[in-house]
Amino acid sequence: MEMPSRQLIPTLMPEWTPSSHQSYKTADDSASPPITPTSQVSSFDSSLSQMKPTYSTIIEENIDTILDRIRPFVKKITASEQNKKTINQYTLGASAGSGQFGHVRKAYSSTLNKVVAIKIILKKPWNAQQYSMNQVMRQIQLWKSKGKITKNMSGNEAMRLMNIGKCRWEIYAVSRLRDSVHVVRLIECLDSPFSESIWIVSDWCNLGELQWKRDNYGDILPQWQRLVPFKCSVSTFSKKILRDMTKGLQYLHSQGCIHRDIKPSNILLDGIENVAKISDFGCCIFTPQLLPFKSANFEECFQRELNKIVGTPAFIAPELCHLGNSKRDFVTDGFKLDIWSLGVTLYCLLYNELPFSGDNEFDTYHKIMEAPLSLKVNGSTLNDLIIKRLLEKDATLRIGIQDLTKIILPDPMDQPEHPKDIDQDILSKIKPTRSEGPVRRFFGKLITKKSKKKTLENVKDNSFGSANSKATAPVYIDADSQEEAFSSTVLRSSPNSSDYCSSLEEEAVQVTDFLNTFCDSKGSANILHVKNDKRNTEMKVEKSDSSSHSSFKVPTPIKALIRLKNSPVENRNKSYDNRFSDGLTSPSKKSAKEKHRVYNPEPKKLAHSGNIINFKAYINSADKDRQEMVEDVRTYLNFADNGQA
Ligand SMILES: Nc1ncnc2c1ncn2[C@@H]1O[C@H](COP(=O)(O)OP(=O)(O)OP(=O)(O)O)[C@@H](O)[C@H]1O
Repeated sequence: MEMPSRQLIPTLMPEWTPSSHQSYKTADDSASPPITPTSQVSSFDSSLSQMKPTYSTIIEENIDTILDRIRPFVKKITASEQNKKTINQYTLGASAGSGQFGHVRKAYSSTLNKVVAIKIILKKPWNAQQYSMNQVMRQIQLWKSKGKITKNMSGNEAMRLMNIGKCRWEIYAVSRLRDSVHVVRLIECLDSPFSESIWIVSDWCNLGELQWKRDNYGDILPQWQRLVPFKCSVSTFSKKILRDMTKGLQYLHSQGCIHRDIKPSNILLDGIENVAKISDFGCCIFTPQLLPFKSANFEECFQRELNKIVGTPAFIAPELCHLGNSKRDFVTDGFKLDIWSLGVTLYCLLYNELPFSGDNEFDTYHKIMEAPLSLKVNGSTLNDLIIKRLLEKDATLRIGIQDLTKIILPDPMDQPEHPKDIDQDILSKIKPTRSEGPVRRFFGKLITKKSKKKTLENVKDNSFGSANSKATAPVYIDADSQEEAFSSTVLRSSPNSSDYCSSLEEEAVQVTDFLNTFCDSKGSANILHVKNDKRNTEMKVEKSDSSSHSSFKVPTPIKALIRLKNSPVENRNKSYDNRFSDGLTSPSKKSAKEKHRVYNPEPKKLAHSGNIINFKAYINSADKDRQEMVEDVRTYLNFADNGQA
């Protein structure tokens, strides 16, 4: 009797399953009807004819380059037990946890003689929500239009191929990132035409993912103590994570890689090597300059990709939160996205809560863009570095990885013998980089004046705003807090920073329609694809660029100046913050006037600058207890009139 031939399942290496892009019908596939471009996606026809290339289509066009790169890492499954206790040279152990795409098991490698982690990813996603119907149909359309498939293909089969493509990209990424102790190192991958899963083997991180939630703010988690055995505190542990992640991101930067999903659950702790490592590169992209792909439109596609919302909402940078309310792209430096997410992660460690968390995803985005953190500035070096420089809403002023690396002088061994000898040139380079116009210079002087005063009043205060930064050497965050003395220039916020200009009058964001895989040439439709990250109850999102318009308010210098102090605007912000934390009505639903009325119960000392016509009369009418601010306003007017501060 003739044995029925075994079904071949597409693999990472297409040559293992000849014509793997053809239709492979399996028993469960037959349950889902084939999707044919003509019958089910007629509404897409017109846009398909105008499809523009995207970052992902360029990756697909360069699949041969990707396959060449990953081939040495992909091994055939040669031996596996039915009960899945072993696979090739690996003896499988306990489960380490599950993510959206698969689950991870501890395993022992008899060839390496060590414990490893194996991520097992089902080729056909177990979670059908992972890919939207639109995405799947468009992908089938694309393959058809490029002649990669000739017959109809079921949705299940398409999803499987898409999933395998996603795995290839992740493996490609990690295969390029194997030279840093701060990135979870790929060992190899296992696959075969008979395997329903792809097995990705990497270094084992024995302390698991970074934990931050604790019952009480001051609690020290056992995991933290194992990573920082001596003098472990919230602050020392956070410094350790800051230092390791800075090194990790610096490495990614050197390789042109933007992670796009930095968050605690993607940071794994290795208590043997004693380091925190970055993991999960499923969302990452590389800059075109560092990819060996050829495409005339690559730079443009990269820019468009950078402006898609990808990642986990609570960790997404403000420049990505405009949600289709603007025609322009807000993200120009993708590496700053990771800096922001690192800032959010460190904030979680320090404060035992997320800095921006809304009733729903859009509320969260609104808060990320609008809610100020200025009240969290407290003069502590580490805290203020995170609040003022990593969580700077204006990406152009947010600290870059190079500057962060310069100020995070890692271990005593790396420190120069005489910190004061550090080149002043370096110090000047770590200032916010925007060019200094006269107004900016004025504010610089003003802040300087204020901070000097403050420093005299309170010598213990390591304030970021200290003026005489010229002579201040950078500081080692490892030093005792009393000895800390960051270069104040590094920590100084600029007048353009969010603390100064966050506008409460912005309208609630609008979301247009979505399309992920393609953009038609008329504009961009988008797909919002929400995934549930089970472990952290953080929602992961992928979304493409957006097209409608935004009403960005430009703050006048006088507004900014008034906001410097405990001004009405700031009072309003405070009560606005409280309102947020009470978890009551979303402010995005209210007009600016309503917000003002509802959230500002305190009597106003100074009118909002927007209503002021005659500043001189305004100054003369101000209360005595506001003299200092009035002095500032006077100085400003003097500057405006005479060009002098
Ligand atoms: N190399 C590793 N060493 C130790 N534990 C690991 C390793 N990789 C993953 N884990 C554990 O397995 C769990 C699941 O990992 P996985 O990468 O699938 O989750 P994830 O990061 O949430 O993925 P995704 O974001 O794609 O859903 C993690 O929470 C982590 O604790």
